[in-house]
Parts: sequence; structure tokens; C-alpha cells
Amino acid sequence: MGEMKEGLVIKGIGGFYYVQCGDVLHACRARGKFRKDKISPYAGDRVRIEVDANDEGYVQEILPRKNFLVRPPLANLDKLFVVSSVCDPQPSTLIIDKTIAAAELKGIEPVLVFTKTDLSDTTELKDIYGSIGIRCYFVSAADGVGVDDLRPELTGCISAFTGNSGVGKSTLLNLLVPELELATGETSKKLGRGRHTTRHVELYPVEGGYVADTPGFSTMDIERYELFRKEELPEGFREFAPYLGECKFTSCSHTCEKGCAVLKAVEEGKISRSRIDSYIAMYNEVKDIKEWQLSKTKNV
Ligand SMILES: Nc1nc2c(ncn2[C@@H]2O[C@H](COP(=O)(O)OP(=O)(O)OP(=O)(O)O)[C@@H](O)[C@H]2O)c(=O)[nH]1
Ligand SMILES: [Zn+2]
Repeated sequence: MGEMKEGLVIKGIGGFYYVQCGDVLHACRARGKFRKDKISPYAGDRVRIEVDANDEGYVQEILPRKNFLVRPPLANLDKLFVVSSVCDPQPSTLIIDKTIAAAELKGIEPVLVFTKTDLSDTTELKDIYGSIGIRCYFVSAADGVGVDDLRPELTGCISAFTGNSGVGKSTLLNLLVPELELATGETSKKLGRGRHTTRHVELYPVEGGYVADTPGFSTMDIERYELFRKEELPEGFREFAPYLGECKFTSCSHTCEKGCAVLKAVEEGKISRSRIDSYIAMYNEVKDIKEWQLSKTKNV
């Protein structure tokens, strides 16, 4: 029996899993039982490996995941940077709010990043997102404004960047982590999404943490793969928390009921219209989803 170690899966490629144990990176194969159990290690997984005398490693056990994203496949994400441009393309508050909610419900901390502040006014976005209890950054890659404020957010955690095509994710990541050398703008378009979808996910060490290299990670992936239960939806809107439990009806859906404390807070200007509009739109989308349709959001 070889030496047992515990480490972090940095990437999986060509049947090998690269596991970081302290300063050493072990290329490991997986034990056959994973395939049988239909569970395989992914970037972000904490695993136990056995290293034999020839320095060959085998993944023996995947430690319990705190969360899992289906696409891009990533385990144990601490932080999700939700990137939107203030214009070009115009931001969609519904997409932003869906992405925030998906992160919240998985126990991933959302951090909002608005890019291209050199191109447009940010007052409206600041009004909506400045006071919901989520850290919010306004940056411009064109003149570098705000980029350094964001850097400490990468420290000591596993993070990923998501946002629609063209919002400036790659441009921003290149400023934060120059070693990544991601293709941006026209080059990225020419290479096409095919390149992104077939590429493996890799965690890059940065600022004492890791950032996932997921250039094609758009909010579409969240819409397609992360479904909500209507009962849990209010937890995706953290500024609703003080009012939940205060409604007249215990079964209140917070969409239209009389005596709803959440809707009252909206009337009083304590919750923004934009946020409740997103909540109601999302509620209407998920209210008829069946339990079996939700199974794919589990941590496997
Ligand atoms: N004016 C301005 N343009 C920016 C800024 N950030 C990015 N851009 C431009 O926006 C375009 C898209 O940027 P990318 O970094 O490729 O966007 P992306 O989100 O990575 O796009 P995908 O790779 O398609 O997912 C490029 O032409 C960038 O030069 C910014 O802060 N200000
Ligand atoms: Zn209510």
C-alpha cells in the first residue's frame, strides 16, 4: 500500500486527474469504482490519493462536495463573480438576479462585477445593487479603474467568473491574472465557442487561491442547468430575509398576496422594484417544475 495524501483536483484531462498536495502536483488515475458509481472527480474536488513507490497516484476517494456546478463542471466553488457590462451588451437584471440566486442556493458567495464603466452611467445599477448586501464592483478595463479593488477578492478562495459573451470577462481576468493569456474580443470570436466547450476546466493558483479558467461560462449555462424549487427561491434574494416569516399567510409566495411583508417592503422602498420583478418572473417560471426535474442539481 502506497502513501495516502489529500489534495485538490486542479484539472482532469485525458484520463488523468492532476491533484495538488502542498507543493507537489500528482498526475493520478481514478480507481475503476468511480466510473461504476457514475461519479468522477472534477476540478475543485478534494480527494484522497494513494501514491505508490513509482510515484504513480490513484484517486481513492472524493471527499463530500459542498456544491457542484454542472457546466462548467466545477466542485466546491467558494465564490462566483457575476460579470455584466454596464452597456454593450446591455445588462439584464433578470439574468443577473437568476445567477445570484443560483449561487446563493448552492452556498457559493456571489460577487457582482460591472465592467465597461467608461462607456455609460452606472447610477441605476448602483441604485439596484448597491444595497442588497452583496459586494459590488464597478470596473473599466479600458482605463484600469476599479480593477485593483477587485484583486483581494481572489485571495484564498476557489472562484470562477461568469457572464454573457462580450461583457469583458477575459479582458478582466487577463488584467487580474496575466498568466492566463485568455483570447479576447475578435480573437475569442474567431476561435468560437467550440473551443471553450471542449476545453477542460482548470484551476489556476492566484493570490493564495484558485481561479477557474472558464472562458465560455455564460449565464446561459446557469439557466439551462440550475433549476430552483419555488419554496427555496426567496433565499436567493438575501435582502428579503428580514421580511420572510412576517407575511400574513405562512404559504405566502410574495408575488401578489395581501399582507405580504416582502411586497410591503417594496412599497416602502426597502426592496427595489427591479429585484421583486425578477423574483416574480422567476417564481412564475419555476412554479410548475416537478421534483424529478430537479434531480440534476444535486451534488453529483
Ligand atoms: N470600453 C471598454 N471595452 C471593454 C472593457 N472590457 C472589455 N472590453 C471590450 O469588450 C470586448 C469583449 O471583451 P472580452 O473580454 O472578450 O469579453 P468576454 O466576456 O470574455 O467574452 P467571451 O469570450 O465571448 O465570453 C472586447 O472587444 C474588449 O476589448 C471595458 O472595460 N471598457
Ligand atoms: Zn409574502
